[in-house]
Amino acid sequence: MATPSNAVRLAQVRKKFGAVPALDGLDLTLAAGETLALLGRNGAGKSTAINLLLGLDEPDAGRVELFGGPPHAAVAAGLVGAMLQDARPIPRVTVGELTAFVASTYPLPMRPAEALALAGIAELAARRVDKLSGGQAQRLRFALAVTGNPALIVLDEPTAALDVEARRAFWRSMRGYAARGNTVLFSTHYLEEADENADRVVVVDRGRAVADGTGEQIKQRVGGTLVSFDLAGRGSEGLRSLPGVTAVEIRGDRAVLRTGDSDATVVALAATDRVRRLAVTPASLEDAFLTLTAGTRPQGEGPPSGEPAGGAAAGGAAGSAAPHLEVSR
Ligand SMILES: Nc1ncnc2c1ncn2[C@@H]1O[C@H](COP(=O)(O)OP(=O)(O)OP(=O)(O)O)[C@@H](O)[C@H]1O
Repeated sequence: MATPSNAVRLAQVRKKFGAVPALDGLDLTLAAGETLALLGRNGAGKSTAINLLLGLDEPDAGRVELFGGPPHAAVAAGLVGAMLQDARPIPRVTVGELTAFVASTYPLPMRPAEALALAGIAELAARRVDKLSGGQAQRLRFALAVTGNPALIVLDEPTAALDVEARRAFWRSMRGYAARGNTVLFSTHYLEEADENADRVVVVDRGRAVADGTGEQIKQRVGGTLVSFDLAGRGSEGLRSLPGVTAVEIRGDRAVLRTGDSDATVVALAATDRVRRLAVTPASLEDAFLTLTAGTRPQGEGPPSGEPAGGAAAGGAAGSAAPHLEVSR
């Protein structure tokens, strides 16, 4: 069977839970063979999108397709494996038994031992699943997701609650599976994980995709460089209209300008004699993420775990409502 080039397609997908719009016109496509990270803070809509694309729920509006057809058809054909946040393997069976059982429900599975090796837990085949550590259980869930030899695996926050070492090992396994030509979609709060392990990153905010590209492209899109300097008591008027500047943030007496053309910005600043303690630094992916989701975090809610609390968030990019945003540090 010829596989269509898009493994996943969500078009203008909407989903409400009561009055809460979990997805608000989400567009997302994923080419066969690609690894894509869905990046967003808590409540952005990532799990809702994943549930819809696995056919576990229906959208209120819009289209959801896997391999050119409805999700249930792709799932029934064994094309999809998933690792969801709240899945708990049944106790009192061994790792090997459970993997063999799950493999037997797929039309063209890999050998259970191969799935366990891919997940890095070959030596645990005889261990009861309720005796596994958190990290081992997570890797078993990965083995179960791949044992059917699916063309697409969907991983909802697969490294939540893993320590640094377990995370590294997990991503090695994931990349091993992707390197076989498979398609991978994973959700995460962790910017570095998205940047390091995905070909493409889609930033989801309030149920919509607010950025789509490589980590590098996303950084570029929100203004690749930060130019900062001391105001030395002078006001911030006119800074937003300097060449290249896309956003301005004032932190106490210091101004931080996000710019797409740092040379032009610095030359213009020098002409106005505002170069005290001048610093030019590349924007990080954290900066980009905070900018893209600026002003949307519910009051009193801190950054998701693993995200830095700081960063130079500034409004004005990506249609943000706040052109001039103060960020408490
Ligand atoms: N079954 C449900 N009933 C009511 N509200 C829901 C339900 N599922 C999701 N929501 C709401 O929809 C919004 C999106 O939730 P979702 O779980 O998709 O976000 P997420 O990006 O996966 O978040 P997290 O990173 O915390 O898992 C949230 O406001 C959430 O409270």
